[in-house]
Amino acid sequence: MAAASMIKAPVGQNPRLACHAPARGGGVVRCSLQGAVVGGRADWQSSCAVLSSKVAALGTHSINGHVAPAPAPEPSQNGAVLDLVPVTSITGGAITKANLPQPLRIADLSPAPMHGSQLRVAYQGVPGAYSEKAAGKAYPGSDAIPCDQFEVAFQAVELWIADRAVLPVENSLGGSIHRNYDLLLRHRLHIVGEVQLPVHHCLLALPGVRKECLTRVMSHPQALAQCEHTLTAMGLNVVREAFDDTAGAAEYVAANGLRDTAAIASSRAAELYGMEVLADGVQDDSGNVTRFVMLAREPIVPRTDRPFKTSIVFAHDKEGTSVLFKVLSAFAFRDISLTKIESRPHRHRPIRLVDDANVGTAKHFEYMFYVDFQASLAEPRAQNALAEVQEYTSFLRVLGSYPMDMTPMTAGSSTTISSSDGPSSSSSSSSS
Ligand SMILES: O=C(O)C(=O)C[C@]1(C(=O)O)C=C[C@@H](O)C=C1
Repeated sequence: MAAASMIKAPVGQNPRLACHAPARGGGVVRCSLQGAVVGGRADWQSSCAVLSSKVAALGTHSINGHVAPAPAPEPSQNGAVLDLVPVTSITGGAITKANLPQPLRIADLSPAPMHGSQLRVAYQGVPGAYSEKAAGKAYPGSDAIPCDQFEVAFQAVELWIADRAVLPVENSLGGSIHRNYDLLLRHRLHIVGEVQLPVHHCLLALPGVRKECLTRVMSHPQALAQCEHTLTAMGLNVVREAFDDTAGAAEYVAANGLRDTAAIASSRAAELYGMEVLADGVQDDSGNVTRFVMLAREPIVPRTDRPFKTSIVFAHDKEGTSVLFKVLSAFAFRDISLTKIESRPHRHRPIRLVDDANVGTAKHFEYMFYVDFQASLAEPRAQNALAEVQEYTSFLRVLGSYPMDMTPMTAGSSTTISSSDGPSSSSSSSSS
């Protein structure tokens, strides 16, 4: 991929947003919007200024001209925290609750967008992709920003073009989306939530095209894998061709007038790109679900008042399997359930050579292990487990501690999503 990647313009939005993000690291982002330069360093600096003034206004008060942190709330006699009115003098004007500094709340620590508009959420794909729907489920009412690659979605958040990214990490049929596991490690974003999206695929073709005319079907590799058996059972004699995303495949077929090619995508993609649904529900399992993670520049404050999950990644430099056993037992002994374990090649040291003079040289593969466990980092048992894991490992990073998606999976049901990171609201968890 070239040094600069494109963030796609949302369909139907004019003018087109095209951002050229440097491939890695810092640098100024040039996002041209009808010739104007937005999202540059000046914007970023003013965002920071707004953030610091907001924090100053909320959580500090002035003593002799110096800004000092607000005092910690004092426990009352029965242990409850009192909502104390600060005792600082305010010159000029009556003291009312409204003009007094308000205490910082947990929500303030997970900053809302600083640009004074809606939350901007980056996703990979074009409008009509499942990732766009997942972004809407995670952050109802947000502005979705389509990106042509996963890496660009990470960069969009790092460079303040977007406030969050929502990216798929695993599917109930196709398994893990390894690229995003690797990117989680290469970038410094934090997992602040998860959403699980029922994925209901359709076979789409141009209006009037019959199944018998098809010689090719295009889609995202995950989507092709999720429909493999059904396509065969339908008796279609078609070559499978991978595309960047499902909706992008539909857009491509439509834009090029391909009457011998179908796309596997959502019914929303059919509507957006003028395609017809030849077959509905072509996924191999009706309970097909993709799990997405929500990423932000800052972690959220872990809590204990609702079910939380914590994601970590670790490596060890000792021989044998006993380290992995010890790490897993650190959770088992504390009754902490693991919900996922994934291993990926160790990028910097993929193979370890072990010389045995008599037998030859053994070549061991080295791994990074990703583990999700069902506990909040605010819980002492999770903190103790991690302290123990640290003893056994040469590298340990917490990717995030975040609320679990507890919404029911039934298609068509209306559910309430509340997250300490995103807005609480009602949304439909119906299939896409
Ligand atoms: O191509 C899309 O529509 C996507 O949102 C990507 C993606 C994926 O990467 O797994 C998301 C959900 C489905 O599992 C199929 C494809």
